[in-house]
Amino acid sequence: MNLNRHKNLLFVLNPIAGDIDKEDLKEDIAAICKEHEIEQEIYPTTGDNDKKALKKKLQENLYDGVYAIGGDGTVNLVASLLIGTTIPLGIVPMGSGNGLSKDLDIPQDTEEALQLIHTNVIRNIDTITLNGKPSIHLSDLGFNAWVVKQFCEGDTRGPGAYAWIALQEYLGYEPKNYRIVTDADTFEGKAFMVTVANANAWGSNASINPDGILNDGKFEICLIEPFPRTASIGILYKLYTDSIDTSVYTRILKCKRATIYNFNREVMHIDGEPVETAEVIEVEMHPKSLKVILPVPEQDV
Ligand SMILES: Nc1ncnc2c1ncn2[C@@H]1O[C@H](COP(=O)(O)OP(=O)(O)OP(=O)(O)O)[C@@H](O)[C@H]1O
Repeated sequence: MNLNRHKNLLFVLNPIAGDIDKEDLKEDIAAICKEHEIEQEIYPTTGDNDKKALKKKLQENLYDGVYAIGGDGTVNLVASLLIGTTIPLGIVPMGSGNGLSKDLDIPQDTEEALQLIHTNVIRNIDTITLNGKPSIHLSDLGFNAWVVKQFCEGDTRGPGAYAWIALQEYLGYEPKNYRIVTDADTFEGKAFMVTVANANAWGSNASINPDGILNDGKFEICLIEPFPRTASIGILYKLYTDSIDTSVYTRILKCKRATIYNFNREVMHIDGEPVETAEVIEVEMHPKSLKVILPVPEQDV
């Protein structure tokens, strides 16, 4: 196993993610990089035109790694610029949920996550696109996308705010109509939610796709079909015990490409960021298209 050694890093730091103060972190990063003779630069996101500014930075500098410091939205921003390049993505999880970092077994403790700067391995993972927009983690149509939209439009961040919105929205949400055609299967009917899954679990640790593998060249479309209110506690229990695939209200379509007919133009999000919805969504797999910076596996330490 080859350990990776960085020489020049860019840190993309989202100051508002997770409602966590990140001022001290800048000094920690500078100290670790100095100790390990790594050049470093920090780009604080503004939430406005960050992608364009970062694209320019990547063209003008020879970084050998870019770390996203924030939640899944920040990770998606950075990843979308690195897909198909040789530059690996690192993650320092500091968002409300941090789903992809958990699925990749990246330490959730900031101090431990920062150790990856000097001790890490690099692996390739799959990414997918929904109508051309990259998704590295989980994207939804339906109930969860609706909750994400309310969360992003609200003033309060953090997991508590998300759970509170979910509870309120659940009471009034009606399943919507979809037709999904994949290279292996077809579904037509109502669904409470449709998750296009490259990975396994949302940042809340609710696992919608327990058997998903991040580098198998396939993705899953996970459906929760309409269910009676009395079944909701059972579904929640299965989501939090990695067993949602055993529920009679779920269906998982494993595939390499899919077309989703979103008849009601239901809202959607990609990796936790609301995006403009569409009536037809083409989903494509891009096998092993993103390099990620990971902890050294325990057996190799
Ligand atoms: N300086 C900023 N001010 C306001 N919004 C910002 C700023 N920088 C980035 N953003 C916004 O932050 C969002 C991404 O946040 P991110 O997903 O990383 O964190 P989070 O929402 O706290 O965590 P999670 O996705 O894990 O729930 C994007 O919508 C982006 O536009």
